[in-house]
Amino acid sequence: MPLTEPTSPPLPKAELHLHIEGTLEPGLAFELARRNGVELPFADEDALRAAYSFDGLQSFLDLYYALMAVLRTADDFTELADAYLARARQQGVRHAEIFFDPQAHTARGVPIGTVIEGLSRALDRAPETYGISTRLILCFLRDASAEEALETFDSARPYLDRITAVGLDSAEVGNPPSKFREVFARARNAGLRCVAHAGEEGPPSYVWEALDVLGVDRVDHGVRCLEDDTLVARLAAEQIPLTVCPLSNVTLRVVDRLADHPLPAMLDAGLLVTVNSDDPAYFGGYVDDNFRAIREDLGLGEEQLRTLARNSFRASFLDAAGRDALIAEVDRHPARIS
Ligand code: HPA
Ligand SMILES: [Zn+2]
Repeated sequence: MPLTEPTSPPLPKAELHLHIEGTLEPGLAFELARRNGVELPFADEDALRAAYSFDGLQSFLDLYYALMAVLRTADDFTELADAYLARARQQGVRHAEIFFDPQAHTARGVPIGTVIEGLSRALDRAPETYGISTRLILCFLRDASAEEALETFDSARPYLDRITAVGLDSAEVGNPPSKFREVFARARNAGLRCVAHAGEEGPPSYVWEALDVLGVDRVDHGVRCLEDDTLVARLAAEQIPLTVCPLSNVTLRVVDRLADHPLPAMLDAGLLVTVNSDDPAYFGGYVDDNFRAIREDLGLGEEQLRTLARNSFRASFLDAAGRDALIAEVDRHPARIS
């Protein structure tokens, strides 16, 4: 084995920025298409993979929503989540806070209850089967209307005991967080936590709005905060977590090359940064693949990688005892020899 290969198992970590629909691998997509009689506009898996070349967020989203047509029954969602959890376990994930996009399914006639029940079946047995605890985060599509988000939240009310937080995703530019002030207030009143994608393609002002208008507990992506020193100081002072997704940022052209990624600058600025996979079936790797890539291309060392793993638990919605127990596992983890 070459000396550059890690010789210990992956660091224990939490994954906090993961769209379950973005874990749909071509193999499962074609299997579900056959099973459900859905015709995909690709001849085979290779033709589908060849379409995984994006010039920004929208070109990815077009394919991401198109491929979801294969997800129809509760069993499909169970299978999707099980496939993710099995891979996540191999990547050292001990806790996962998982996004789902109900409007992308209800718009196709799949009831929200089918989605939540299907996902829950896999998540409920995940501690036993995979040693992974989970939370579910219901995301609103920001390129749909504020009224539709309110209707979606109301349709989720019977299932709120299975939902930990609400989030905001899809096409960012032109759809600022303030558009969703009311639905986030409603979610908070119902006892949910709040997160939002901001500062991926959108400007720093969207991160300010996520904090001050939506009152988010975490910012998803947030990399463009570095364009605003006052914002960086605020995020660092309040230790507001940022769920950064390095391979996603390269694939969606937020940065040109991984070697240009601002993650080291974010750590140096004292930000509470975590590393995540976003849509791993599309972006070339699961979460430990992201850890490995930043180690290789950004030259991050053992202690920085451990900090990122500890941060993932600190930034999670686990209670203090759960967080501390998993942070202690990071501390006890044997060093990688590289
Ligand atoms: O990276 C993303 N950004 C915004 N919306 C998304 N929906 C899935 N992935 C993403
Ligand atoms: Zn995302």
